Amino acid sequence: MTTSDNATVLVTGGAGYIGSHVVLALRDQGRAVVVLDDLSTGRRSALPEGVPLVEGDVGDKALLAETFARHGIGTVMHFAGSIVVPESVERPLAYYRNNTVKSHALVEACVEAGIGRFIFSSTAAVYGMPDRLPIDEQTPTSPINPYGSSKLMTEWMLRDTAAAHDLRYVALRYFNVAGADPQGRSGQVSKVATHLIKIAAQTVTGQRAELQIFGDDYDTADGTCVRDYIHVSDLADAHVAALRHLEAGGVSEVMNCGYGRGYSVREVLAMVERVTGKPLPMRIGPRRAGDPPALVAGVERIGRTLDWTPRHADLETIVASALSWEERLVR
Ligand SMILES: NC(=O)c1ccc[n+]([C@@H]2O[C@H](COP(=O)([O-])OP(=O)(O)OC[C@H]3O[C@@H](n4cnc5c(N)ncnc54)[C@H](O)[C@@H]3O)[C@@H](O)[C@H]2O)c1
Ligand SMILES: O=c1ccn([C@@H]2O[C@H](COP(=O)(O)OP(=O)(O)O[C@H]3O[C@H](CO)[C@H](O)[C@H](O)[C@H]3O)[C@@H](O)[C@H]2O)c(=O)[nH]1
Repeated sequence: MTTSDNATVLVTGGAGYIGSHVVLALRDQGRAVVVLDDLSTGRRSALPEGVPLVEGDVGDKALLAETFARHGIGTVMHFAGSIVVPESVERPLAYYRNNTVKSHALVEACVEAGIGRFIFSSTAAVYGMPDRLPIDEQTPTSPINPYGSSKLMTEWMLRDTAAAHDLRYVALRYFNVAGADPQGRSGQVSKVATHLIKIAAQTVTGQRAELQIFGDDYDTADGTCVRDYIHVSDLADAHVAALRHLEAGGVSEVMNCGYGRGYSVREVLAMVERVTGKPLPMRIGPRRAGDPPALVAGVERIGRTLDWTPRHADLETIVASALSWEERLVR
């Protein structure tokens, strides 16, 4: 290993939704953290006091080299990127640039600086429309939109770089990330919300008049789509566990990140109503293009590889934390 354990962790995109929860988890473990973020969708206020923010572009190799050296970086956790699937269909080249080309610059800068540990935010979108559940990591990857392709290409870059250079990595394929820090220190603040639980929270707080269920004629138990929702703080803990895995000399690995349990859109919305004790204004709309009927993670590999025990694996906790965060935002 070229770098010492407990060296500072660089979190790219650390001012965003998931990255900021990982920064909190690292700090809670007493880890030294530096964030690099261009604040395009992230916010400085998402960072706890005392965490240095390098405001800049993750594709800027000179800035990366300087940041690595100045802060004694030993591991890079890479969250910076663009994440809106329909936007990726309209602006594919922007997505390949921000997600793939800039990841190339980052991985290359790591190799040049001798940084040997890399943790990457990947996505269930790399699987596309799989026809078998649960989806384990052996399921063929077949993304159906530029977002998924842009992330899969980065996984391939990491695989090939790890084979040729002194770099080990963990790519975590997140399923549906939701919820907010139980202590209310961070949560989701998207200008343009698309995620179901976020939209439900905006409806509960009166920012939207109603929400639409995108299709109730799928081949699922109640006709609505099924997803594997994971609490963002459990996901953050999985990153800390991945860091420990690499620091202990663990091998490079791609792992699903979910609970292995699916909930339908109707079940999620029923939980929102249960938590608030009020009916949620909703109506059935048409299917949204590109939605697979059901996505549930196979989680055997992460359970076997990482020392990770989810602490919030419960839909009620996920929904309740998302709602309290939204109430804080509108207060
Ligand atoms: N939210 C999800 O459900 C989900 C699911 C699967 C994977 N992911 C992945 O997780 C990561 C984080 O997603 P998120 O939901 O926190 O999104 P987010 O938009 O809240 O966070 C992305 C962060 O990256 C920053 N950023 C974007 N481009 C940058 C650039 N070129 N240089 C520097 N900073 C840049 C943004 O300012 C923001 O702070 C992404 O890589 C995303 O693909 C998210
Ligand atoms: O207003 C809404 C919003 C969503 N949905 C439904 O709720 C389910 C979940 O949708 P989300 O938009 O919350 O999440 P996705 O499953 O589409 O997307 C997630 O999984 C993708 C992989 O397939 C990507 O990784 C993406 O970043 C991640 O958020 C889908 O059936 C969707 O149609 C609605 O019915 N109404």
